[in-house]
Order: sequence, then structure tokens, then C-alpha cells
Amino acid sequence: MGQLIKVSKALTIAGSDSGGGAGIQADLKTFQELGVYGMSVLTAVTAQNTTGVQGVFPVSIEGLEAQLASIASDLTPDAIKTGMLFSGEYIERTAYMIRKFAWENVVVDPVMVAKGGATLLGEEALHAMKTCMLQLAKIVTPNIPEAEALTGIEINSPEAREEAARVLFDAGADHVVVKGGHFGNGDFVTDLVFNGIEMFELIEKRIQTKNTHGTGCTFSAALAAELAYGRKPESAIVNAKKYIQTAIEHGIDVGSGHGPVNHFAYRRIAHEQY
Ligand SMILES: Nc1ncnc2c1ncn2[C@@H]1O[C@H](COP(=O)(O)OP(=O)(O)OP(=O)(O)O)[C@@H](O)[C@H]1O
Ligand SMILES: Cc1ncc(CO)c(N)n1
Repeated sequence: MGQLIKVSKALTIAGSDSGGGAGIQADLKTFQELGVYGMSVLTAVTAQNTTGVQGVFPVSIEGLEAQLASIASDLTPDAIKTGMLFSGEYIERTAYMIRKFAWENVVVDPVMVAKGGATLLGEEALHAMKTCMLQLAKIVTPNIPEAEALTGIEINSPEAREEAARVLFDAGADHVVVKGGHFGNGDFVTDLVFNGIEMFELIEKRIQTKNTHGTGCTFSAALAAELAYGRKPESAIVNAKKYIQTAIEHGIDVGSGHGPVNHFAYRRIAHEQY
């Protein structure tokens, strides 16, 4: 028998997107492309495609806990990302179990609304997100509407976005990335990063495309993959940003609505296949 190869392991706790562009599917594709072993705990199944969300069907709380316990008893993740957590109760149970198992390197993507406007997290869940999940986050990655909902700050200027980042740091997150996909529509997208000491922006060319389904999921999964490798959050953020930028830039023709990003692109470019 050959010698077994050691691999880093990443876990996503999120919803399924039947269309394959966001949620668990985006996360596992990203883990695979970045060379980490991917595992998944489903919170809900969505009936979804590139035109929108047609239905949301939660897994039972018992089912959620059983999946987490199965992983804990056999496969300690080197990093975790949370995505669509469905409701306050699911957030509380997930947070409790992450603490109980002492899992580290947690990326919290506080998914609330799908790009088409479908609600993926109830209003009551905001409280649980603020009181249970943010404290576990090595990195939290809200988009602008999520940062507004979590902080109560209307983000209509760069200063307001900085203020929101501070509030999220004070609430317990180690690193805050307020993503800029929804911020203005100029030639550039800027994501704001705050680690409690430094505030800096990651600036990239804005790609003019409607195919941005799953950008947030993909970015946070790339962060988890990078943390699983043992990278420091600041390098993880820079590398994950390169992954998502490449995936948006080399768009693929899938579906008639807001298409998914290209999860292969980063690896193909590394192998000079594009
Ligand atoms: N048109 C674009 N061109 C370049 N980068 C983009 C574009 N849109 C989003 N991004 C980047 O993609 C990442 C995800 O940001 P975004 O604000 O779209 O997240 P999101 O709203 O949570 O995504 P989703 O809910 O679809 O998963 C960020 O790093 C952001 O800067
Ligand atoms: C399952 C799922 N998670 C997250 C998002 C956010 O993009 C989505 N559209 N679907």
C-alpha cells in the first residue's frame, strides 16, 4: 500500500443550491480547486437556479446536530465556513457545537438574502448572529446590506463602512471584511478589511457582468481553504480575493439568469490552460 498523503480539511456549514453556483456546491468546488479536502454540513436544501430561489426546505435540527457530531467524532476540520444558517435556532445550535468541539479558524459569512432578493435568513436570526456567531469568527465577511443589518449603520459613505467594520470587530470578530460588490458601480470594487489595528482596502477591477451568483460563498470558502492551510488571516484574505477575482473575470455560460462564477479559472490559469 502506498503512503497516505496528509491533507488539510475544510468544512462548510451551509445551504444547498441545486443550481450549483452558490451555497455548499460553491464551497466544495472552491475547496477542491484550492487543494483542501472538503466536508459539508447542510442546514437547508434550496430549490434554486440562476433565475432565483424557488423553495427553501430546512434540514431538521436533529439532522444538523447529527451531521456536526459525525464530523467531530472522526474528522477534525482545520477550518470552517458558515453560510446560510436558516434561522436563529440553527445559528444558536451551530455556534454551541462549534464551541463544544473547540473548532477553530471559523469564517462567518452572514448570508441573509440571495442576489435575486429571496430571504435566506429570518429577521429574528439577526440577534443570534450578533450574540452567538460573531464571537466565533476569525473572519466575518458581510456584504453591504448584511453589514447594515448587523450594525444598524446605513452605509452610504466610506466612513460609514469603516464605522460598521469597527462595530463588527467590537462585537467579537477577529477580522472583518466588508465586501464591496454592492458598493457603488465604478470601475473598481473595494473590500474593506479591519483587524482591530489596521484598516485597509483591497481594490480590484470591477468586472461588468451579470454572472455574480455565489461570489460571496466562493470568497468565504476560499478564505476557509486558506486558513485550513495554516495561512494568517491577512494572507488568506489577499489570496481568496485573487481566487474570486479570477473566477468572476473568466465567466462561464451557464443558465439564463445570474450565472455562477468560474471555479476552475484560478487553477487553469496556474497551469496556463487559459
Ligand atoms: N462585478 C464584480 N467585479 C469584481 N469583483 C466583484 C464583483 N462583484 C463582487 N465582487 C467581489 O466578490 C466578492 C463577494 O462580494 P459580494 O459583495 O458580491 O458578496 P455577496 O453579496 O455576499 O455575494 P452572494 O450573496 O452572491 O454570494 C468580493 O470580494 C467582491 O469585491
Ligand atoms: C444556499 C445558498 N446559500 C447562499 C446564497 C447566497 O448567495 C445562496 N444564493 N444560496
